[in-house]
Parts: sequence; C-alpha cells; structure tokens
Amino acid sequence: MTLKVQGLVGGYSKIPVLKDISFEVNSGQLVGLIGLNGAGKSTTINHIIGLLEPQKGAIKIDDIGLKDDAKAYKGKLAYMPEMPVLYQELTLKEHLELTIMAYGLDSNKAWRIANKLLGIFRLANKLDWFPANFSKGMRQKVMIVCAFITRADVYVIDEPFLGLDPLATRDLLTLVDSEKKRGSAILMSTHVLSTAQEYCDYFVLLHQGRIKAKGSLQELRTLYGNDSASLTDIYLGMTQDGKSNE
Ligand SMILES: Nc1ncnc2c1ncn2[C@@H]1O[C@H](COP(=O)(O)OP(=O)(O)OP(=O)(O)O)[C@@H](O)[C@H]1O
Repeated sequence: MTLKVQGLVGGYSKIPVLKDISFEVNSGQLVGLIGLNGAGKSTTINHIIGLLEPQKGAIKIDDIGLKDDAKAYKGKLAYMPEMPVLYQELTLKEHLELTIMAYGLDSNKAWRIANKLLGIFRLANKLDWFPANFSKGMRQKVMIVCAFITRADVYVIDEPFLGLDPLATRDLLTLVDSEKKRGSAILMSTHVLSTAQEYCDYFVLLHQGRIKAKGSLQELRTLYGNDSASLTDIYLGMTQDGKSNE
C-alpha cells in the first residue's frame, strides 16, 4: 500500500502550479502535506484523486496509475475533501448506502463499521436527516464516516481541522491512528502546523508549488540546523524569501 508521486508537474492551465513534486506515502504512515494558503496542497490532491491530469510525471498506488486501471486505482483510494460535498436529496443513510455500492463493500461489515463511527461522531440518531439540516461540522463528519467505512488502502484527507470541534478533531485523529495501524497509507494536507507536528510521521513542505524539504521532524530539524525547532519554525524559516504563495 504505497502512494507514489513522481516528478509531478501540473495545475489548471499550461502554466504549471506544481513544479516537479515527488514524495511517497507508505503503509502505516501518516504524511503531512504542509504549506500556507496557495502553496499547492489542494492542487496536488486534485491530481492524486484524478480531477486534474499531470502535465509531466506519474502518480501510482501500488504501482497502478489511474490510466492503467481506473477502477483498481479508485477502489484503493478514499478521499475526504476540505469542503464537504453531499447530495441534497439523499439522507445520511442513503449516503452510506451509496458509498457501500460505489466501493462494492460487504454491506453487513460496512454497516458494522458505520454504526460504530456514527456513534463516535454523534450521528447515530440522524440517519434519516438530509444535508440541509446538518451544520458544516456535521457534514464533514458524514464525509469522515463515508470515507472510513471503505477501509481503503490509501486515504487522502484535505485540511480536516478547520470545520471540526476539538472533540471531533480528536476522534478523527484516533481513527486515523487505527487505520495507520491496520496498514493504510494516509496523506493529510494542513496548515495547522502544531497538530501536524504532533501527529504526522513524515512531512512534505510545499511552497509556491515546489517541495522545500521533506522528512521526519528529526530529519527536518537536522536539515534546518536546530534540534529543538518546531515545524512552524522550520516551515517559516525555510520559506522566508519575501514571497508569499499567492
Ligand atoms: N481552479 C483553479 N484555477 C486556477 N488556479 C487555481 C485554481 N485553484 C487554485 N489555483 C491556484 O493554484 C495555486 C495553488 O493553490 P492550492 O489551492 O493548491 O493551494 P493550497 O495549498 O491548497 O491553499 P489553501 O491552504 O488556501 O487551500 C494558487 O496560486 C491558486 O491561485
């Protein structure tokens, strides 16, 4: 279970936003894709989930690219977007049933996991609710439950912390940890650097569409020349060239 991004050049037009991005997320690893607003985190994720096509380079999950076998690639991948995307005309229960169908999951097993997660995220009595009745945080929790019932090989989580309360944030991180232990590879983009420092095993520091540095916190500290520097110190220190991302 490995997600490999190799020499990715890409973006929204002929002028690339991403310039030669390479990193790996291996089984049992939570990798933080770190960067300020506009650094290129969502663009990288949009390439991984197949919304954008690379201009150069390759993205593979277990050596399979989207073009080699789209069904196999997508079946290995679960994605949690920054902005929850739900179907207005479907209830919470129908969203879960749709996910079960789309991923071809064993219904009994998926509902066993779903019921546990619905309990954790305090949604158990809301199965017949429509998205219009949910708060933003509740919509995000629906996306979390839909993503995690898939028991995917690779999870891609885009900026999860902004809409969640502290309890839900803790519950999500506990869930991420148990999926890591199960052997999933997890990529999480965030600009909440203190939380990333605490939970991620490995970091990819993005700035202006390029990788400024990558490694474990210890490796980044060594590279930065300060054995007690925080991730924030390192990121800001490495990107202080007077230019913003935007
Ligand atoms: N749909 C789009 N069309 C054209 N350019 C875009 C589009 N979305 C993003 N960009 C540009 O791509 C660059 C990287 O943006 P991206 O959304 O990947 O950053 P990010 O690191 O995810 O930022 P944030 O933390 O604000 O979500 C920015 O310069 C942005 O202006």
